[in-house]
Amino acid sequence: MGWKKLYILGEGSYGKVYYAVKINSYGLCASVAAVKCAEIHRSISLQQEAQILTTLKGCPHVVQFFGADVSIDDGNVPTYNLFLEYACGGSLHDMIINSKRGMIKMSELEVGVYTYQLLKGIQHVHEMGWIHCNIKPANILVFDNATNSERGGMSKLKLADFGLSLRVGEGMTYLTGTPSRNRGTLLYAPPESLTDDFHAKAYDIWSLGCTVTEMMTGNRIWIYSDNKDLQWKIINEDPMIPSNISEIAKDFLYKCFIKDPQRRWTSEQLLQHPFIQQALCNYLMPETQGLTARVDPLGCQISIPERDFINLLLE
Ligand SMILES: Nc1ncnc2c1ncn2[C@@H]1O[C@H](COP(=O)(O)OP(=O)(O)OP(=O)(O)O)[C@@H](O)[C@H]1O
Repeated sequence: MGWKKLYILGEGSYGKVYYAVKINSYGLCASVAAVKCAEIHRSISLQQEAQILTTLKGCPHVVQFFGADVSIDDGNVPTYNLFLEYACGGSLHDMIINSKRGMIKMSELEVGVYTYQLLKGIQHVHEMGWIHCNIKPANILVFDNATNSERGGMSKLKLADFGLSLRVGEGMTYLTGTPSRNRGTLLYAPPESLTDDFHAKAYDIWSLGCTVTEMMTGNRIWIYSDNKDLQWKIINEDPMIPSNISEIAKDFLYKCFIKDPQRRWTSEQLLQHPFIQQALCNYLMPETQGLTARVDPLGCQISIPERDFINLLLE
Protein backbone atom coordinates (compact mmCIF):
# COMPACT_ATOMS: atom_id res chain seq x y z
CA MET A 1 0.00 0.00 0.00
CA GLY A 2 1.22 3.54 -0.69
CA TRP A 3 1.55 6.78 1.20
CA LYS A 4 -1.51 8.92 1.95
CA LYS A 5 -1.02 12.68 2.32
CA LEU A 6 -3.27 13.73 5.19
CA TYR A 7 -2.74 17.45 5.75
CA ILE A 8 -0.42 20.35 4.97
CA LEU A 9 2.36 21.06 7.45
CA GLY A 10 3.63 24.13 5.66
CA GLU A 11 4.64 25.65 2.37
CA GLY A 12 7.96 26.47 0.77
CA SER A 13 8.83 28.43 -2.37
CA TYR A 14 8.89 25.15 -4.37
CA GLY A 15 5.56 23.66 -3.16
CA LYS A 16 3.94 22.13 -0.08
CA VAL A 17 4.94 19.90 2.84
CA TYR A 18 2.41 17.23 3.88
CA TYR A 19 2.01 14.98 6.88
CA ALA A 20 1.65 11.52 5.33
CA VAL A 21 1.00 8.00 6.60
CA LYS A 22 1.75 4.63 5.06
CA ILE A 23 -1.14 2.21 5.41
CA ASN A 24 -0.34 -1.52 5.48
CA SER A 25 -2.44 -4.35 4.05
CA TYR A 26 -4.41 -4.58 7.34
CA GLY A 27 -5.44 -0.94 6.93
CA LEU A 28 -3.18 0.12 9.81
CA CYS A 29 -0.76 3.04 9.86
CA ALA A 30 2.70 1.51 9.37
CA SER A 31 4.79 4.69 9.27
CA VAL A 32 4.56 8.46 9.12
CA ALA A 33 6.59 10.99 7.15
CA ALA A 34 6.76 14.60 6.11
CA VAL A 35 6.55 14.79 2.31
CA LYS A 36 7.91 17.78 0.45
CA CYS A 37 6.04 17.98 -2.86
CA ALA A 38 6.43 19.99 -6.04
CA GLU A 39 4.98 19.72 -9.51
CA ILE A 40 7.55 17.77 -11.48
CA HIS A 41 8.51 20.70 -13.73
CA ARG A 42 9.22 22.83 -10.63
CA SER A 43 11.02 20.14 -8.66
CA ILE A 44 14.70 20.73 -9.58
CA SER A 45 15.60 22.13 -6.16
CA LEU A 46 13.81 19.22 -4.41
CA GLN A 47 15.66 16.72 -6.60
CA GLN A 48 18.95 18.41 -5.70
CA GLU A 49 17.97 18.31 -2.04
CA ALA A 50 17.31 14.56 -2.36
CA GLN A 51 20.81 14.07 -3.78
CA ILE A 52 22.39 16.05 -0.95
CA LEU A 53 20.36 14.27 1.74
CA THR A 54 21.46 10.91 0.33
CA THR A 55 25.10 11.86 1.00
CA LEU A 56 24.26 13.01 4.54
CA LYS A 57 22.40 9.86 5.65
CA GLY A 58 23.14 8.44 9.08
CA CYS A 59 23.95 11.65 10.97
CA PRO A 60 21.69 11.98 14.04
CA HIS A 61 21.67 15.78 13.69
CA VAL A 62 20.50 15.96 10.08
CA VAL A 63 16.87 15.19 9.15
CA GLN A 64 16.64 11.63 7.81
CA PHE A 65 15.73 11.08 4.18
CA PHE A 66 13.55 8.04 3.37
CA GLY A 67 13.51 8.36 -0.43
CA ALA A 68 11.63 10.03 -3.28
CA ASP A 69 9.05 9.11 -5.90
CA VAL A 70 6.72 10.62 -8.49
CA SER A 71 2.96 10.37 -8.03
CA ILE A 72 0.00 11.56 -10.07
CA ASP A 73 -1.88 13.86 -7.73
CA ASP A 74 -5.06 15.93 -7.94
CA GLY A 75 -5.79 17.30 -11.39
CA ASN A 76 -3.59 14.64 -13.00
CA VAL A 77 -0.42 16.56 -12.13
CA PRO A 78 2.83 14.55 -11.93
CA THR A 79 4.26 15.42 -8.52
CA TYR A 80 7.75 14.86 -7.15
CA ASN A 81 7.66 13.67 -3.51
CA LEU A 82 10.58 13.78 -1.11
CA PHE A 83 10.01 11.72 2.06
CA LEU A 84 11.56 12.87 5.34
CA GLU A 85 11.25 11.78 8.94
CA TYR A 86 8.43 13.73 10.56
CA ALA A 87 9.41 16.31 13.19
CA CYS A 88 6.60 16.31 15.74
CA GLY A 89 8.00 19.38 17.50
CA GLY A 90 7.89 21.67 14.44
CA SER A 91 10.81 24.02 13.92
CA LEU A 92 13.22 25.77 16.26
CA HIS A 93 11.54 29.00 15.15
CA ASP A 94 8.23 27.72 16.63
CA MET A 95 10.06 26.68 19.79
CA ILE A 96 11.61 30.15 20.21
CA ILE A 97 8.24 31.86 19.63
CA ASN A 98 6.55 29.54 22.14
CA SER A 99 9.17 30.05 24.82
CA LYS A 100 8.88 33.82 24.26
CA ARG A 101 5.08 33.64 24.56
CA GLY A 102 5.35 31.64 27.77
CA MET A 103 7.95 34.15 28.99
CA ILE A 104 10.31 31.22 29.65
CA LYS A 105 13.76 32.08 28.41
CA MET A 106 15.89 29.11 27.41
CA SER A 107 18.67 28.67 29.94
CA GLU A 108 22.28 28.94 28.79
CA LEU A 109 22.68 25.26 29.56
CA GLU A 110 19.81 24.39 27.22
CA VAL A 111 21.12 26.69 24.52
CA GLY A 112 24.58 25.15 24.93
CA VAL A 113 23.28 21.60 24.52
CA TYR A 114 21.15 22.58 21.50
CA THR A 115 24.12 24.40 19.97
CA TYR A 116 26.23 21.26 20.44
CA GLN A 117 23.68 19.30 18.40
CA LEU A 118 23.67 21.94 15.66
CA LEU A 119 27.47 22.01 15.56
CA LYS A 120 27.60 18.21 15.20
CA GLY A 121 25.16 18.48 12.29
CA ILE A 122 27.15 21.32 10.67
CA GLN A 123 30.41 19.40 11.17
CA HIS A 124 28.92 16.41 9.33
CA VAL A 125 27.57 18.56 6.49
CA HIS A 126 30.99 20.23 6.08
CA GLU A 127 32.87 16.93 6.25
CA MET A 128 30.66 15.59 3.47
CA GLY A 129 31.70 18.58 1.35
CA TRP A 130 28.60 20.78 1.61
CA ILE A 131 27.82 24.28 2.82
CA HIS A 132 24.23 24.46 4.08
CA CYS A 133 23.86 28.20 3.23
CA ASN A 134 20.48 28.64 4.93
CA ILE A 135 20.86 27.82 8.62
CA LYS A 136 18.16 29.62 10.60
CA PRO A 137 15.63 28.62 13.26
CA ALA A 138 12.91 27.93 10.65
CA ASN A 139 15.18 25.35 8.97
CA ILE A 140 16.01 23.45 12.15
CA LEU A 141 13.51 20.74 13.09
CA VAL A 142 12.59 19.70 16.61
CA PHE A 143 12.14 16.07 17.66
CA ASP A 144 11.15 14.62 20.99
CA ASN A 145 13.96 12.78 22.58
CA ALA A 146 12.68 9.99 24.80
CA THR A 147 16.11 9.33 26.32
CA ASN A 148 16.37 13.00 27.26
CA SER A 149 13.00 13.26 28.94
CA GLU A 150 14.44 12.19 32.29
CA ARG A 151 16.99 14.98 31.94
CA GLY A 152 14.60 17.89 31.85
CA GLY A 153 12.76 16.99 28.64
CA MET A 154 15.16 18.55 26.18
CA SER A 155 14.42 17.99 22.51
CA LYS A 156 16.64 16.83 19.71
CA LEU A 157 17.42 19.31 16.93
CA LYS A 158 18.22 18.40 13.34
CA LEU A 159 19.31 20.46 10.34
CA ALA A 160 16.83 20.51 7.47
CA ASP A 161 16.09 22.28 4.18
CA PHE A 162 19.17 21.75 2.02
CA GLY A 163 17.51 23.41 -0.98
CA LEU A 164 20.17 26.15 -1.20
CA SER A 165 23.22 24.10 -0.23
CA LEU A 166 26.44 24.35 -2.21
CA ARG A 167 29.40 22.06 -2.81
CA VAL A 168 32.54 23.25 -1.08
CA GLY A 169 35.04 24.18 -3.80
CA GLU A 170 38.45 23.71 -2.19
CA GLY A 171 37.11 25.33 0.94
CA MET A 172 35.48 28.27 -0.80
CA THR A 173 32.93 29.06 -3.48
CA TYR A 174 32.47 32.35 -5.27
CA LEU A 175 29.06 32.60 -6.85
CA THR A 176 29.07 33.94 -10.36
CA GLY A 177 26.61 36.58 -11.45
CA THR A 178 25.59 39.87 -9.95
CA PRO A 179 27.97 41.00 -7.20
CA SER A 180 26.53 41.06 -3.67
CA ARG A 181 24.30 38.11 -4.44
CA ASN A 182 23.80 36.35 -1.15
CA ARG A 183 22.42 32.83 -1.47
CA GLY A 184 20.58 32.29 1.79
CA THR A 185 18.27 34.34 4.01
CA LEU A 186 19.67 37.87 4.34
CA LEU A 187 19.07 38.13 8.10
CA TYR A 188 21.43 35.20 8.73
CA ALA A 189 23.97 36.00 5.99
CA PRO A 190 27.63 36.83 6.74
CA PRO A 191 29.25 40.02 5.43
CA GLU A 192 31.54 38.27 2.91
CA SER A 193 28.50 36.84 1.07
CA LEU A 194 27.37 40.42 0.41
CA THR A 195 30.68 42.14 -0.30
CA ASP A 196 32.62 39.47 -2.22
CA ASP A 197 30.01 36.93 -3.25
CA PHE A 198 32.06 34.52 -1.12
CA HIS A 199 30.38 31.37 0.22
CA ALA A 200 32.43 28.93 2.31
CA LYS A 201 31.91 26.72 5.35
CA ALA A 202 32.34 29.85 7.49
CA TYR A 203 28.99 31.02 6.07
CA ASP A 204 27.18 28.44 8.20
CA ILE A 205 29.07 29.45 11.35
CA TRP A 206 27.92 33.07 11.09
CA SER A 207 24.31 31.88 10.58
CA LEU A 208 24.75 29.60 13.61
CA GLY A 209 25.80 32.64 15.68
CA CYS A 210 22.60 34.47 14.62
CA THR A 211 20.55 31.37 15.53
CA VAL A 212 22.21 30.93 18.95
CA THR A 213 21.59 34.61 19.77
CA GLU A 214 17.93 34.13 18.86
CA MET A 215 17.68 31.11 21.18
CA MET A 216 19.20 33.15 24.02
CA THR A 217 17.19 36.35 23.63
CA GLY A 218 14.09 35.37 21.63
CA ASN A 219 14.96 38.26 19.31
CA ARG A 220 16.63 38.49 15.95
CA ILE A 221 20.20 39.68 15.90
CA TRP A 222 19.64 42.75 13.68
CA ILE A 223 17.19 45.61 14.11
CA TYR A 224 16.62 47.20 10.69
CA SER A 225 14.10 49.15 8.66
CA ASP A 226 14.36 47.43 5.27
CA ASN A 227 16.60 45.03 3.35
CA LYS A 228 18.93 47.81 2.19
CA ASP A 229 19.43 48.94 5.77
CA LEU A 230 19.96 45.34 6.88
CA GLN A 231 22.53 44.73 4.16
CA TRP A 232 24.40 47.92 5.17
CA LYS A 233 24.43 46.87 8.83
CA ILE A 234 25.71 43.37 8.11
CA ILE A 235 28.60 44.79 6.09
CA ASN A 236 29.50 47.77 8.29
CA GLU A 237 28.46 46.98 11.85
CA ASP A 238 29.13 44.26 14.39
CA PRO A 239 26.18 42.15 15.51
CA MET A 240 24.84 43.16 18.93
CA ILE A 241 25.97 40.55 21.43
CA PRO A 242 23.44 40.44 24.30
CA SER A 243 24.83 42.05 27.46
CA ASN A 244 22.95 39.86 29.95
CA ILE A 245 24.66 36.56 29.09
CA SER A 246 27.78 34.95 30.58
CA GLU A 247 31.27 35.93 29.43
CA ILE A 248 31.72 32.44 28.01
CA ALA A 249 28.54 32.70 25.93
CA LYS A 250 29.63 36.13 24.69
CA ASP A 251 33.04 34.76 23.73
CA PHE A 252 31.37 31.90 21.81
CA LEU A 253 29.31 34.41 19.82
CA TYR A 254 32.37 36.61 19.15
CA LYS A 255 34.07 33.57 17.60
CA CYS A 256 31.05 32.98 15.31
CA PHE A 257 30.94 36.66 14.30
CA ILE A 258 34.59 37.17 13.31
CA LYS A 259 34.20 39.22 10.13
CA ASP A 260 37.10 37.58 8.30
CA PRO A 261 35.73 34.16 7.19
CA GLN A 262 39.25 32.66 7.17
CA ARG A 263 39.65 33.51 10.86
CA ARG A 264 36.10 32.69 11.95
CA TRP A 265 36.09 29.57 14.14
CA THR A 266 35.24 26.24 12.55
CA SER A 267 32.69 23.73 13.87
CA GLU A 268 35.57 21.61 15.25
CA GLN A 269 36.98 24.56 17.19
CA LEU A 270 33.58 25.65 18.47
CA LEU A 271 32.81 22.13 19.71
CA GLN A 272 35.81 22.55 22.04
CA HIS A 273 34.71 25.98 23.27
CA PRO A 274 33.99 26.18 27.03
CA PHE A 275 30.42 27.32 26.30
CA ILE A 276 29.73 23.92 24.73
CA GLN A 277 31.99 21.88 26.99
CA GLN A 278 30.51 23.35 30.16
CA ALA A 279 26.93 22.89 28.95
CA LEU A 280 27.60 19.24 28.08
CA CYS A 281 29.30 18.62 31.36
CA ASN A 282 26.48 20.20 33.39
CA TYR A 283 23.87 18.38 31.33
CA LEU A 284 25.49 14.97 31.62
CA MET A 285 26.38 15.51 35.28
CA PRO A 286 23.89 17.96 36.82
CA GLU A 287 26.02 17.88 40.00
CA THR A 288 28.57 20.08 38.24
CA GLN A 289 26.13 22.98 37.86
CA GLY A 290 27.47 26.04 39.58
CA LEU A 291 31.07 25.21 38.71
CA THR A 292 32.06 27.82 36.20
CA ALA A 293 34.37 27.19 33.31
CA ARG A 294 37.18 29.66 32.68
CA VAL A 295 37.83 31.40 29.41
CA ASP A 296 41.49 31.15 28.52
CA PRO A 297 42.33 34.52 26.95
CA LEU A 298 44.93 32.87 24.72
CA GLY A 299 43.15 29.88 23.30
CA CYS A 300 39.78 29.62 24.99
CA GLN A 301 40.35 25.89 25.50
CA ILE A 302 39.99 25.37 29.25
CA SER A 303 36.66 24.04 30.39
CA ILE A 304 35.69 22.75 33.84
CA PRO A 305 38.70 23.01 36.21
CA GLU A 306 40.44 19.69 35.76
CA ARG A 307 40.86 18.72 39.41
CA ASP A 308 37.16 19.23 40.24
CA PHE A 309 36.19 17.44 37.08
CA ILE A 310 38.24 14.34 37.93
CA ASN A 311 36.94 14.36 41.51
CA LEU A 312 33.39 14.39 40.22
CA LEU A 313 34.10 11.48 37.95
CA LEU A 314 35.55 9.48 40.84
CA GLU A 315 32.81 10.23 43.36
N1 LIG B 1 10.37 16.87 8.28
C1 LIG B 1 9.44 17.75 8.65
N2 LIG B 1 8.63 17.48 9.69
C2 LIG B 1 7.69 18.38 10.10
N3 LIG B 1 7.51 19.58 9.52
C3 LIG B 1 8.29 19.91 8.47
C4 LIG B 1 9.29 19.02 7.97
N4 LIG B 1 9.91 19.61 6.93
C5 LIG B 1 9.34 20.82 6.78
N5 LIG B 1 8.36 21.01 7.70
C6 LIG B 1 7.53 22.22 7.86
O1 LIG B 1 7.02 22.62 6.61
C7 LIG B 1 7.16 24.03 6.44
C8 LIG B 1 7.84 24.36 5.13
O2 LIG B 1 9.15 23.85 5.20
P1 LIG B 1 10.29 24.04 4.16
O3 LIG B 1 11.56 23.87 4.87
O4 LIG B 1 10.11 23.16 3.03
O5 LIG B 1 10.03 25.48 3.58
P2 LIG B 1 10.57 26.89 4.04
O6 LIG B 1 11.96 26.79 4.60
O7 LIG B 1 9.56 27.51 4.92
O8 LIG B 1 10.60 27.59 2.64
P3 LIG B 1 11.78 27.67 1.60
O9 LIG B 1 12.45 26.34 1.53
O10 LIG B 1 11.09 28.05 0.36
O11 LIG B 1 12.67 28.72 2.17
C9 LIG B 1 7.88 24.57 7.66
O12 LIG B 1 6.94 25.19 8.50
C10 LIG B 1 8.43 23.35 8.35
O13 LIG B 1 8.38 23.49 9.76
